Amino acid sequence: MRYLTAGESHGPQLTTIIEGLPAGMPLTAEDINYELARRQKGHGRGRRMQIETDQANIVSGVRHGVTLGSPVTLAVENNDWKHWTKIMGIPPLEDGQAEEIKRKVTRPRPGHADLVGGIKYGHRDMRNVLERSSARETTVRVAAGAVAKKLLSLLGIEVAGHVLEIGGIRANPAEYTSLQELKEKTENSPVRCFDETAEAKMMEAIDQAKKDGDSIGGIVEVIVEGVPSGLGSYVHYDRKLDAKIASAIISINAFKGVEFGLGFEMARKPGSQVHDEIIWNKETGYKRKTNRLGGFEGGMTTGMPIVVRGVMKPIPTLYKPLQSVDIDTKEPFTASIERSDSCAVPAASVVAEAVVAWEVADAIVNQYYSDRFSTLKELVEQEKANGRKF
Ligand SMILES: Cc1cc2nc3c(=O)[nH]c(=O)nc-3n(C[C@H](O)[C@H](O)[C@H](O)COP(=O)(O)O)c2cc1C
Ligand SMILES: C=C(O[C@@H]1CC(C(=O)O)=C[C@@H](OP(=O)(O)O)[C@H]1O)C(=O)O
Repeated sequence: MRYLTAGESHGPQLTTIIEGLPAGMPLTAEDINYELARRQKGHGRGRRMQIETDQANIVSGVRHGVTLGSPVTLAVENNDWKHWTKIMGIPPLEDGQAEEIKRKVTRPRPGHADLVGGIKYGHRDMRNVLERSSARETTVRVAAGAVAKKLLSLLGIEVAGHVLEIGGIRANPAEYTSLQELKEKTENSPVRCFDETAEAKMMEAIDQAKKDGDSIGGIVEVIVEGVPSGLGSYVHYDRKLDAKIASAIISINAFKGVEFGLGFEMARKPGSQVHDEIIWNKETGYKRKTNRLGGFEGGMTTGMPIVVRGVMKPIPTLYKPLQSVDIDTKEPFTASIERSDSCAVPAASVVAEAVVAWEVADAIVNQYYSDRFSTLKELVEQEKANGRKF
């Protein structure tokens, strides 16, 4: 499967086109809107989220709640667009409105794509860069991820994302025992964290950062359960599924690092405390005693849960701004800003879920391809049985 996204942050809408979904899979706008609403929540978000109520319009590829096998197009309108029509120049400006065009962005923000993107594409109005580099685009990545999650859930595969750390405050993993419990606890949390003690401290840290005109980052974790073994492949570098998932996580705006299982902790442990011993019984077939490798061996799923974490840097736009240089005057400045998130780690955990779900769903569709969803489902079940018999 593949998907494209299009749209500017303050343009009329964001769009995604998903190609390669099998026919006959149930899919409704509610499936997608549920995920879009989750992405909008979270303590620490700015005023833009009060303006938007993201809703997906299914424009193609679905009839009567079932996929057709043709490209699925999803469109999400930007409510904020009506305030930006002149600045965006969509539709083209008439003569008398030219004054608006002069409101160019000539002051690049450190930590954003503004300056490098401006030089690279020759945009002296860096709005032409920031409109697309904005994380507003993650709205439709979550929409595409919702479709992937739907496919996975119909195959008995569950995906959960949550916040593990914000501003140096770490949740205690002992606070949940099952994926279901994890989901319930995080869904009701303003920072999408299962540990109530850590949650309160995280919220304080966000409030403090906001008061200081600063921002904070954190770590999100995504867990996928019920995955068949053998997704991905060891035979070629670009077929390794862990590598694809790592790339997908890093592609989320502001994500700077990724780890699986014990992750960077592995550097401090001997092999005997890192590798997962193999066991077998008649009912379940092969299993690992532990899951320190986070569900992967040789770029392939082991059948144990996928456990992947990503680190998000603090939001770059600060109310206490950093120094930069105006590209027209070459004068230094420290500009004030109108609005920004002070922490978007909770929202980013929903985006991380979406991009991981997409990669796992894509691996399944590639490996067990059928034009019909019902056949794909049979093939996945057959493969699970083969694994048990091996
Ligand atoms: C959900 C989400 C919301 C974000 N909100 C903001 C924001 O309000 N202000 C901001 O400066 N950056 C925000 N960012 C981060 C920037 O988009 C990102 O840092 C910037 O585009 C530069 O890309 P890079 O950090 O990947 O290099 C957000 C990121 C995510 C994932
Ligand atoms: C719009 C979203 O996030 C935006 C991501 C973002 C950035 O620079 O990445 C900057 C802000 O946008 P604006 O400048 O319009 O206030 C955030 O609100 C969203 O998540 O839907």
